[in-house]
Amino acid sequence: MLYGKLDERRAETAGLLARVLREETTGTPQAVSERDAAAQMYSEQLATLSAVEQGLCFGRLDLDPDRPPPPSIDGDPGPIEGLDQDVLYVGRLGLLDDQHDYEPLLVDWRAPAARPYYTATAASPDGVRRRRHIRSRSRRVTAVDDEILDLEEAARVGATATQRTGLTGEAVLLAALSAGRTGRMGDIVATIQGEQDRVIRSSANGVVVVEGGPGTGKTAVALHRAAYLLYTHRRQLARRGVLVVGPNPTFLRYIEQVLPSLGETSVLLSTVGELYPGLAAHRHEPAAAAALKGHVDMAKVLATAVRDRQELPRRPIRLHVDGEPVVVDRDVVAQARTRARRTRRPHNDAKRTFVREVVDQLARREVDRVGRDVQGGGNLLDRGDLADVRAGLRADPDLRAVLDELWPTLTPPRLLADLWTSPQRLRAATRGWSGADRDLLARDAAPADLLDGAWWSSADAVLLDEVAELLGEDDTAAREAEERKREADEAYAAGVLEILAMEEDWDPELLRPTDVVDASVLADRTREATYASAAERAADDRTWTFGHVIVDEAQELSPMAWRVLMRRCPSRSMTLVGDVAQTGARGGASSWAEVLSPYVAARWRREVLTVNYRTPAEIMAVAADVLAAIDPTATPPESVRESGVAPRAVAADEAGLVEAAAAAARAAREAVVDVEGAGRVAVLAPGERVDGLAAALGVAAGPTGAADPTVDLAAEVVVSEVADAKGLEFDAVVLVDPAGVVDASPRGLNDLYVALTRATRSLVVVHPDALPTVLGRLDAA
Ligand SMILES: Nc1ncnc2c1ncn2[C@@H]1O[C@H](COP(=O)(O)OP(=O)(O)OP(=O)(O)O)[C@@H](O)[C@H]1O
Repeated sequence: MLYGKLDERRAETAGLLARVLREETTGTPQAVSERDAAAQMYSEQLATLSAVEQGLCFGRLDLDPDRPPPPSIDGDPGPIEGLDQDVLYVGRLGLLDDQHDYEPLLVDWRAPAARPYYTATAASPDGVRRRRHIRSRSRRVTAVDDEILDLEEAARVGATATQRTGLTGEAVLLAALSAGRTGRMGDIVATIQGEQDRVIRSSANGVVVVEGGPGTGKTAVALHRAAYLLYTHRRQLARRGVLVVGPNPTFLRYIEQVLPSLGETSVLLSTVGELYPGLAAHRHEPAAAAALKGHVDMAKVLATAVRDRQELPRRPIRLHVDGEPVVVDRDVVAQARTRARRTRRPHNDAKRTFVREVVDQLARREVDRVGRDVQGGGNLLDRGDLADVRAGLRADPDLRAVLDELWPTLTPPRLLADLWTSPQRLRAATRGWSGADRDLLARDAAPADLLDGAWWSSADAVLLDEVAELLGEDDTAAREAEERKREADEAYAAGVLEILAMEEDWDPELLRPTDVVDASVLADRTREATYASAAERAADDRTWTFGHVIVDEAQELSPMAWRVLMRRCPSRSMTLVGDVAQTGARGGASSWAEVLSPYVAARWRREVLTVNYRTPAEIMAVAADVLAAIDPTATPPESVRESGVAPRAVAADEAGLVEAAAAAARAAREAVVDVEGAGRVAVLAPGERVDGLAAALGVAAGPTGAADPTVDLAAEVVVSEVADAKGLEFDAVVLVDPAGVVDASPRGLNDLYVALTRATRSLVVVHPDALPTVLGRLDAA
């Protein structure tokens, strides 16, 4: 019945979309944009209706008719569907019965009425007597699991009340967790657990930090929270959009299907390095350089670098304007510069003040000199003359060139490229720094195309955003481009009209196209329709501010990156998800208070997730020893299950290492990849071993090259360094050279912890040297 309803809704929406697209508009820009907006709305609705096909309905609640009303919720109440019904079906979207007074047939999982589906327990049943989990494949129900939460009801049907483990829908959950991985993250709507639900539905206001060890569902929770917030605060959030920030492009690809599968499209997924429009920075740089660029001191360095571009002439510059001598000297420029700086406006904006002040002073000098009344002691020239002199100076190309030299209009890439490639500028901006640090920033010549992504690293892209703030927007180029496009459109339209006018056998009694439209009107009508959603528009606009920002693996961000994100979210409605024990970046966080205090002082709240859904207990025991070495006070998350496969260590000498690792990977593939192609293996190793291992296994080493800087997630076996596997998971992990991983960075133990916790089933550690002592448990096994 529900699928029938869904098909009806799809057909209706497709019909509406087709009608809108066929409709003639009156051709005015307003009518065109109204039509585009309607088309966009129906396309999005259609996408949502298609996205919910799999597992449309996954739950049923049988409620106590005498239950108390649900507690009020934060923000918009949202649709209150189903609050007074005693049997509710819960699913991926809400469906109403238009034949019967719009009774809810299916309740959206995010609606208040659906909440007990996730939170009710035997101890606190929330009015729920029975919770049914419905599993389906395509449009067929494959299994039904009931949880009886009401003791009397349990006795009546001869069942024992469930909740032995505190897990909701244990059978469905365990089935989901032990399924083979596909290389892409899936949604968890059917099995969200109580502690996760609390975070997902927590208030949109302010900053919430979600902490939890590996595999506790932080990523899953963050994405479902985005979907929940969009549902509950649709009006505000769809307009401003939601930004989800991840640590690298591979991770974004890993999670990119989750929100669309929940029917949500107004979300922009990005790394911080990709937020600078028009630039796809992908240069790999040493970790030390990236850490230095992320340090908060860079804000001062960049501010100095911008000030250093506001120069004083070394010696007076002599010009002739309208035949009169003009001298631009240090005093004039210094005074104008002080005035311009005092405006506290960004560099490119303040230039206007600078130019005005220089011109003004030169004009006064000129008037003083030319008009001085030697006998009377006054001045023979009046205000009108002063204005004329000013206008003459302002229009003079030589003076303009001099002022452009002294206070150049700059773009962010220009300023930063000049800074990196000029030892002199770099020295001036980093006074007091060591030569070694400065060398980490210095670069050879910049490319002709300053937006060439191969030249910039993602730490650079973050700095470009900071520089853009210091320089201010210079939209001259954008405006000129728009103007050029408009002219080209008009020229094309004029050509079209000309061809039509040449038509020989046009009936003289009939109107010709040229009688009713001219080139400008035609250009308007044929303007490309822009179906830009909030997310698409936000991606092209550096100054766009989002309604909510979600940061995953937030511990990896540098202080400079935090500055970018805080600028994008002045409302500070944010969800930050992370685990400081997994921090790999040298400039990353070791404490949330330290990260957040400059922006929100102590006004942030903390939520903790405690259950590990990914890593089986056997592997987590090994990882817990590593966690204790990182932070003896930390508590490892508790694994929800055992896999029955003990993790193993395999010793190999250096010569046989690659072969031993390859053999382990082949065996793992044999064990985990099923007939349908589900099941994934990762070989994780220090960076310098990756290519050799990939060659031995005959697979591409990830990341797969500059143009596509991502690990190939579709591959059954992936070879990658640990940093690129952050946030991902695999059925089996072969970890090669653990001591090498530990030694590779000051946060090597954290990387080891990340590597150990990627597996959902099995772990093999292949080691050339003695096993690091933190992995002693493996030796004993
Ligand atoms: N309630 C749940 N139901 C089903 N699967 C879940 C649930 N919670 C988490 N998972 C699964 O557990 C795995 C780990 O989740 P996730 O990647 O969100 O953890 P994480 O805390 O972000 O881990 P890490 O810090 O290691 O990146 C994923 O496969 C996720 O789908």
